[in-house]
Amino acid sequence: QKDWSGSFPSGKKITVVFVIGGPGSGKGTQCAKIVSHFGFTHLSAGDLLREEVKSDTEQGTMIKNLMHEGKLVPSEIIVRLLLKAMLASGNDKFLIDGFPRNEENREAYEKIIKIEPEFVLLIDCSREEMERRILHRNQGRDDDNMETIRRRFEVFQQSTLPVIQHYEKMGKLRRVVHSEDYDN
Ligand SMILES: Nc1ncnc2c1ncn2[C@@H]1O[C@H](COP(=O)(O)OP(=O)(O)O)[C@@H](O)[C@H]1O
Ligand SMILES: O=c1ccn([C@@H]2O[C@H](COP(=O)(O)OP(=O)(O)O)[C@@H](O)[C@H]2O)c(=O)[nH]1
Ligand SMILES: [Mg+2]
Repeated sequence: QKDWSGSFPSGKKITVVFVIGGPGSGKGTQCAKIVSHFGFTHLSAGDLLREEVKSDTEQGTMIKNLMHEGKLVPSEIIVRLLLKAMLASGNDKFLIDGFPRNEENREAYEKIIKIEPEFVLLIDCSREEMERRILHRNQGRDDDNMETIRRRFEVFQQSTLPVIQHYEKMGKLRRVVHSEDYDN
């Protein structure tokens, strides 16, 4: 495995913060605010994948289908896209939004990018509120329909909560609560 940390400016400390939260919890919205104040580069994993879908390739079609079903794309694909975007930015501070979404994502990141996150920001929001926000956001997203939303919530519960618990155990989790009635 190539050690990509050598591809970043040498001697420079690279800061990574993961921003995790359920679908529609406000990850993108909060990241935009943080970036404008603190000079981070905001990388939305979902946006990188949507860009990839636009390139009319076989991989783009595969990603499109998985996203339409609310499923996760293979870890190497998203990790590679993140690495490319990090290197292209020339920055040394990154807010990575919507990643890692499962333990396999986290392990692939640790193996390939190897930059331990400074901390992990969890945006905690009730399911009811997340659902309301998604249904009102009008971004023309093909996965913002009830059926796919239900699937995305399941993936969050089953696959992303274990990642959150991992970082909580490591003392790296910082939780921001958006709603009082989060029932989990
Ligand atoms: N604190 C908030 N209060 C009300 N609406 C919000 C808040 N944060 C985000 N939204 C709205 O909710 C929708 C989902 O937010 P977004 O940032 O796209 O979430 P995510 O990236 O987690 O899916 C957007 O339409 C956004 O404008
Ligand atoms: O690391 C990632 C990030 C996103 N996705 C896919 O992209 C979709 C949209 O993710 P995004 O973060 O944009 O949206 P959210 O569901 O948080 O509103 C997800 O449902 C997944 O299908 C993925 O597979 N791996
Ligand atoms: Mg988003």
